[in-house]
Amino acid sequence: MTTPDHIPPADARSRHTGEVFDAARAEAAVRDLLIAVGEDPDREGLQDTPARVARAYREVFAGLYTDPSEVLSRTFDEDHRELVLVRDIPIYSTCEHHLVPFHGVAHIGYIPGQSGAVTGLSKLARLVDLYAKRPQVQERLTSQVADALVDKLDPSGVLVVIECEHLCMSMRGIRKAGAVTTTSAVRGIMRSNASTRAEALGLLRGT
Ligand SMILES: Nc1nc2c(ncn2[C@@H]2O[C@H](COP(=O)(O)OP(=O)(O)OP(=O)(O)O)[C@@H](O)[C@H]2O)c(=O)[nH]1
Ligand SMILES: [Zn+2]
Repeated sequence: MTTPDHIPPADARSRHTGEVFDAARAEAAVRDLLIAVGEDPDREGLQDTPARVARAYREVFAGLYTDPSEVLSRTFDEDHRELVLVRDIPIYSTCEHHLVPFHGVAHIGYIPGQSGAVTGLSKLARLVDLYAKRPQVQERLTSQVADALVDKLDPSGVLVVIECEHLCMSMRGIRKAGAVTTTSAVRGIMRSNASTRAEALGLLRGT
């Protein structure tokens, strides 16, 4: 049986610890957490929950087990030296402070470099997914995507904008549902040339 591509293979190793995903440990931890919050993990509705949550975490944190080079390994040469922009890529990530989701959209644009190397459009979405599927803060997610593109494609410029609602600000704490956080990372000509950046931002906003 092959593993679906949103779940890492069982022998994949974490980029932080070098270890494989420890399902038994995750299950035990969820069972303990249920007890700690005052639940009975043996009542009927919760009996399968630790195993379910472990499987869900394996998927939600799959990006800890994937190397960005794999995502951007295939490039092709096109004689296109102008902006490529994919807008409104839906993303789900997990706030590393509270382990609750933040979600929204990512917009990723780049201008190919002298080599003319471009990547498949889906790879841009795969790249942001890879970094989103880790415990994250939005600023780091944004710059990791920009830096990976710089590293692997050697583009003239990169612009990444991410807009998300953080459930740690909506469902608890300050409880400001609907507040949207915008972060951006610009590299190369997108940083140094204001009119190039303005053109990309205009396209991003659909103006
Ligand atoms: N900069 C940044 N902050 C984030 C992100 N996700 C969550 N936070 C914030 O991380 C902070 C953690 O603050 P703490 O004071 O340590 O935690 P807390 O007591 O739970 O804070 P409150 O959320 O204000 O109740 C909060 O202000 C969150 O809003 C993120 O992606 N980027
Ligand atoms: Zn949070």
